[in-house]
Amino acid sequence: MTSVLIGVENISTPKWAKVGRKAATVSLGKALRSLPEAIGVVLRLAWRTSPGLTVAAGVVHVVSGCVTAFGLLATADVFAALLRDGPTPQRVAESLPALAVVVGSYAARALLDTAVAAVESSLRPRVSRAANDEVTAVLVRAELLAFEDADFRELARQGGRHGVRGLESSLRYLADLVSSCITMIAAIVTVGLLHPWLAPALLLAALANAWASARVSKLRYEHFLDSVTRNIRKGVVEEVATDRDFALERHALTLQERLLAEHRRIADSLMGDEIRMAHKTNLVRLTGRALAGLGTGFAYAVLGVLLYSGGMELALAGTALLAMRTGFSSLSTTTRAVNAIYEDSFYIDFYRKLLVEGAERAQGSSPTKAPPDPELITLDHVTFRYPGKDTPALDDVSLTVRRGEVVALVGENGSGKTTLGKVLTGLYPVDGGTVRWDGVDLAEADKTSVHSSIAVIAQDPAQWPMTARRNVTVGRLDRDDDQAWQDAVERSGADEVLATLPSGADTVLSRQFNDGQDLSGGQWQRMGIARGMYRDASVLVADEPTAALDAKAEARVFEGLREAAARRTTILVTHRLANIRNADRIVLLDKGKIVEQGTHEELMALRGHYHELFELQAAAYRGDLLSPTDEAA
Ligand SMILES: Nc1ncnc2c1ncn2[C@@H]1O[C@H](COP(=O)(O)OP(=O)(O)OP(=O)(O)O)[C@@H](O)[C@H]1O
Repeated sequence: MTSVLIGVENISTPKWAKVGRKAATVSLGKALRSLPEAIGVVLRLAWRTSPGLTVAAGVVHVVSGCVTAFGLLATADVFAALLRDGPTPQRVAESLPALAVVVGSYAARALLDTAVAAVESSLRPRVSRAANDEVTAVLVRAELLAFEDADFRELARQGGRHGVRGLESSLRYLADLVSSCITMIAAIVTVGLLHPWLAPALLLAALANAWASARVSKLRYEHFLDSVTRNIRKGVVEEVATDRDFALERHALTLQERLLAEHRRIADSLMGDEIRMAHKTNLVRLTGRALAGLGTGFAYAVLGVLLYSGGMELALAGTALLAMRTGFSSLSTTTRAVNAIYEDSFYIDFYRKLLVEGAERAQGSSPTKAPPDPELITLDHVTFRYPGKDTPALDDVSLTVRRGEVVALVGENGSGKTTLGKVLTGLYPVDGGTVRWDGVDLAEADKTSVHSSIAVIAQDPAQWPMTARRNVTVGRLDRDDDQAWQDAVERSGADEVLATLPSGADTVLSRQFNDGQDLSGGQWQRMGIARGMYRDASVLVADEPTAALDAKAEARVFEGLREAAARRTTILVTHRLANIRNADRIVLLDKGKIVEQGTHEELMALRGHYHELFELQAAAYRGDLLSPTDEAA
């Protein structure tokens, strides 16, 4: 039996892809009308990047198209002169001025092509850099909670990758479109002037081509949307199957072959769909080409009938033939360009959505500054839900913490301790109730002013690819205090880590750099604690700061945190209750609610849930054979 190993078979379609599907099902005409919007995005970006180059690009393309059209008309004159009645030398002599114009137009076209290439090669990298910069800026400035939203993360990936690529390619095709459109119009007008019946025949071929190209784009886009979720799943399996983080358990659990099989299964299903899509598009292309061939055949037939019936002179027929050939070739360039921009427009839409959503989720600024050293932090009936979740992680929580207090948050896994730490420090905005620092509502306060006053020591600290010294001083880059650095590394036990490094504090803590080193989990945790201590913020949240530390290091860290506590508000999240016996207050959470709070002695006297948890841990140390049921009884 092959059961799904990673995730579930059908992961939900991201929000942006659902919107994309709606766009893919609208009628062709309606979809084509949305083209100018995509072109507008490209032009606005190009204009913002370099107005001079944008105008230059427009001018060289228009001139290039005009020169081609002019060359076409001059060629018609050559034909007219050559096919006129009279002696051959005289006809050749009379055709020479027109011939000179033709040669001149070719020369001008060659020069213009070089100018086009020069302008484009200067403009395109600028546009792609600007688009990339916008995406990066939007992501860097997004609020923390945005990164908890899987839809937003996926939109960021698609908008950043496909969107920016779509913009670049649209810019290239837009240039082709301008010049080929001008040539095409010149050809259709020339043909139409020679005989009104020839123009519709030319248009018929164009429409058939356009229909086929647009249909193919739509099919490809639908295929992209159909395979989005499977591609996400394939990416996840790929990561699990090849990433270093999973390597240990992958080997220890002998999962390699199972993972490979899962990867192959998804890849096979994607490949099957891709082949089916390719067959469908080939059929559509064939139909389009057949219809275009009919149009072309009809145009030549009309020309033949006109010649046969004497409706058109031979000289004019030669011109018509040339104009029709030029028309067909510029038609195919135009259709290809329209088609490519149409296809790109879907991806450009991701880019636009990312910018819009990113702007909505930007951290933002406010004239209201949070107090840098709050005396009182008050949570009033606070409720918080993670994006896409129905059950609140915090449910009607009210709590007041004074400066100098050490408050310990305890409770079972998933009870809301980490979330409470993030809400209290303004990292997450609340859904209901208020969080105030000395009366200032954090919902209205400038986030940078709030975050400047906080330090978070995480259980799994970021492993910055920097030197060991920077890994600590990044806690507050504008601070250059040797004594503080020394204190931080000693109190956290990071000094022992530094002593093992080949270049001491100057060793880069990343294997991606020459002579870089990696650290163990506990060593990284010490670096994280040192960073938090060096930051010297007025509100410190230490979330399981010592989970990976040995007993000696743990005692040293708690001692350090206690020493520094008098000057700040300290929130400790921990499961090791022995470490927080001296806390000023212990707050016990259960399913997002505060169920007990008080000092250790008060809570023990209450003989409630805290008492039960504490006795369980104490019994384990005493070596008593106590089970949770015994204790509850
Ligand atoms: N990023 C997230 N997205 C969605 N739900 C989350 C996220 N992080 C936590 N939760 C949910 O919120 C609730 C509270 O989680 P939280 O991390 O605050 O608990 P905790 O008490 O710190 O747990 P632990 O002791 O295991 O660290 C849990 O139900 C958890 O599943």
